Amino acid sequence: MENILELEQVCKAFPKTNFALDQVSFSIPYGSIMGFVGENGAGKTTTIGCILNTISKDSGTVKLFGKEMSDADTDLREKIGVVYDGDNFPSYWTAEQLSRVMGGLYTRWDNALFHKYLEDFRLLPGQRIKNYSRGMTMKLAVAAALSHHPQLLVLDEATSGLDPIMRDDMLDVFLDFVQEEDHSILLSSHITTDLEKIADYITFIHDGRLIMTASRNDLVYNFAVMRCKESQFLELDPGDILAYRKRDFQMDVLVSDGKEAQRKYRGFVVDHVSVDEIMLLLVKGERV
Ligand SMILES: Nc1ncnc2c1ncn2[C@@H]1O[C@H](COP(=O)(O)OP(=O)(O)OP(=O)(O)O)[C@@H](O)[C@H]1O
Repeated sequence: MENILELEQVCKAFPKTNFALDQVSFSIPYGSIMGFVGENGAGKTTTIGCILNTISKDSGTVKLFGKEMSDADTDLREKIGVVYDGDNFPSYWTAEQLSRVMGGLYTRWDNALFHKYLEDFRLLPGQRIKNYSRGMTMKLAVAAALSHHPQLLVLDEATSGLDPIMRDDMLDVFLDFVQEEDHSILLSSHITTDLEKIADYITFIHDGRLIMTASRNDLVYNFAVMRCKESQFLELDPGDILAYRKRDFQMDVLVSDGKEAQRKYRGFVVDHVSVDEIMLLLVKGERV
């Protein structure tokens, strides 16, 4: 078994808001971090809901650890640590109370590990959650998610409320987590620089449709943007164009192999491209 998570052609429509997840398929190998990016409203949280079975999908399959999860599947649920962007726990609880509740819910709840994270994240066990800052709430949620010894961490915008220093510390915690070869992370984030640092793969979703999944190495070392005039653009082989965007006097063209493009199209400017720019080109540009 190679993948900890497999989605195949998952569909979910919300007729009231005229939104639909349309045949979303991707998988996460064991021991890896998958970044999940897309504009606001692209369908990331809905996809995560379908994975966790908190949203009932219309069709398609989701396999976790090689099997589909049913509502009563507490065994599988124990293996998944989840952090949402937003209120994760009742605000009148303290971290100490949270630990007692979690201890009743999870057979492998590790109170000592939880307190170690509280210390690392500089959170006071006796302070009420309602007096936490947004960043502190996120840290508490990550501590709780990690302390029942999950194998898969699902993080929906879990680093967005954190300052750059704490975010960096948190990324180290995530990298540490995937040192175990049977652990993986699905991390949705708008902070693409974080994903460039730690993700092994990045999946791009736009308007309910999956655009592509690519490895970080490909994105960082091979993907590139060619800048050319419109007349030059017309000479390009359509098979080389992933997406393009017209700007005042220039065309920006996303290609999957910058070195090959440089060899093939002499005299064209070929630049490195960030994940942010890739997303902009995929979302706002045209695809052939
Ligand atoms: N329960 C629901 N009923 C109707 N429409 C919904 C429901 N939940 C989500 N939607 C719609 O589905 C679309 C996708 O929302 P979703 O939260 O999955 O996006 P997202 O990619 O996570 O966005 P963000 O980056 O802003 O968190 C939105 O248009 C939203 O209005």
